[in-house]
Amino acid sequence: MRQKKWEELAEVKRELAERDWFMGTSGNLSLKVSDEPLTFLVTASGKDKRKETAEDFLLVGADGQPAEATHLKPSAETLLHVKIYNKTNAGCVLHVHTVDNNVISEWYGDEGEVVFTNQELIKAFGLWEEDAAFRIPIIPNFAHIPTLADAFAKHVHADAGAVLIRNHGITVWGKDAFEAKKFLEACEFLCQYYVKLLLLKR
Ligand SMILES: CSCCC(=O)C(=O)COP(=O)(O)O
Ligand SMILES: [Zn+2]
Repeated sequence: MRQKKWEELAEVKRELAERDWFMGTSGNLSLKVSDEPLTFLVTASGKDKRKETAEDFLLVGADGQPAEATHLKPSAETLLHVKIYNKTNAGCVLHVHTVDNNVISEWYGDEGEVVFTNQELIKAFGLWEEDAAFRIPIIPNFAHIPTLADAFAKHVHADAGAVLIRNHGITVWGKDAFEAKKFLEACEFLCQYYVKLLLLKR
């Protein structure tokens, strides 16, 4: 079971690395392994996530601490993953820093959210109506991780979602790895599109 989950998460990591979404050791990923007790695989902190090694992930529990003896440190942002798994039935959490998601988080940061409308790809989030709007909340980039996690948790209500952390990155979650990756790709597409549109409009 754990090996299967490891390979599944490794495959997602590989695909996001191919997109060059792990600049400067940024980013963290996790995949739920069990519900009772809650355990999940999470990326080890500080690694170059483009590399594939036997120490890429470690198993942690509901408190985000290692579930077994290891010299590896869980991602510094594991507490955000913990909030999602404890509040929802999500099965996978993906966090990446890209230039475009950072620009959008700064441009709309004072508004506290970015709203995407009139874009076919918002159907990826199950929004099929012609006048549908897809909103991504934007939270401040608190350096104190428990404070960041509390601000983040205020926007975690459903089994799938996305939150932008201002001038930091995006965290997206879904019921499984396929859905989380689909949402992340759709969010990145929308951020890239808005950045280009804003530049053209100037
Ligand atoms: C060098 S990026 C700063 C930390 C961060 O935001 C991140 O996503 C990676 O941290 P981790 O501990 O998960 O490697
Ligand atoms: Zn980060």
